[in-house]
Amino acid sequence: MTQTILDRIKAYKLDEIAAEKAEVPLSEMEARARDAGPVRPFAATLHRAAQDGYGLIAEVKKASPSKGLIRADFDPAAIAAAYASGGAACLSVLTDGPSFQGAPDYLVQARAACDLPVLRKDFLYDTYQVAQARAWGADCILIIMASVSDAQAHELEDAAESWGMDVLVEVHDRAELDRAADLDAQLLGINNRDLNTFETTLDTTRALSKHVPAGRTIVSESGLATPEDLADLARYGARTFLIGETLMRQDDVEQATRDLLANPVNPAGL
Ligand SMILES: O=C(O)c1ccccc1NCC(=O)[C@H](O)[C@H](O)COP(=O)(O)O
Repeated sequence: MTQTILDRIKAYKLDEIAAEKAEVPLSEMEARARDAGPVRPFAATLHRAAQDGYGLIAEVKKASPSKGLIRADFDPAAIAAAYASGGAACLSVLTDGPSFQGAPDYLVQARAACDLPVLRKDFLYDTYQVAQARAWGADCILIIMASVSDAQAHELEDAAESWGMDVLVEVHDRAELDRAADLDAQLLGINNRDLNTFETTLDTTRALSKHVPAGRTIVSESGLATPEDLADLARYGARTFLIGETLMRQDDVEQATRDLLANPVNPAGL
């Protein structure tokens, strides 16, 4: 059977987790997580921002499997500070090395540079990675339904809840959305990118948004570029967005963030 990109990522992640556990045992990682200081309210901050405007999760993203290197002069602290000044509600920081040139230390640096809540953006399979995320300071984790079984998703969510962290659960099709509905997570990410083919279309949010159970917050993720994109998807009930590449390619990240969030359509989408 052909190996997909997600299969390849899972294979190296499982090796990585085994090596990390050998270096820092779970009990030690949990002790570090307990010492990490207070959790910042990720979901509540996004909800507040989306009341009158848009809730932006701005992503600190150096490179990606689909685009290669995105930003050569990559300074996570400076980017985080620019996002915060530009009006982002929360940050997402890639911690995966092999595919995204990310690193745990980028999360630590970005969070220290501002007071925004931070998502650990990575491929999680094991509750050890949730303790790691908290130990590094993360306030929220990502669960990608395309990458995990239902049992794993519940274990990861339970672990996040035990650390007081929020969860962003990510889906790309109807079957994943139906599985995600069994989780507690209020934040329902609709990824416009197919993580195996990289095909990216905002039609994914347009199509899936109507099936999102009441009471969940839709986070439209990937491929968002203009204020018109945000206004369009707001009419489908998405007022919260996760944006990486568009902002990471700007010379003036702060101004670009501000421009993207200016003039939100009103909550009724009119
Ligand atoms: O970005 C990729 O190429 C990618 C490939 C395979 C798995 C995941 C991938 N990206 C993760 C993301 O979900 C995005 O970084 C995030 O939604 C922001 O997307 P964008 O605004 O298009 O950078």
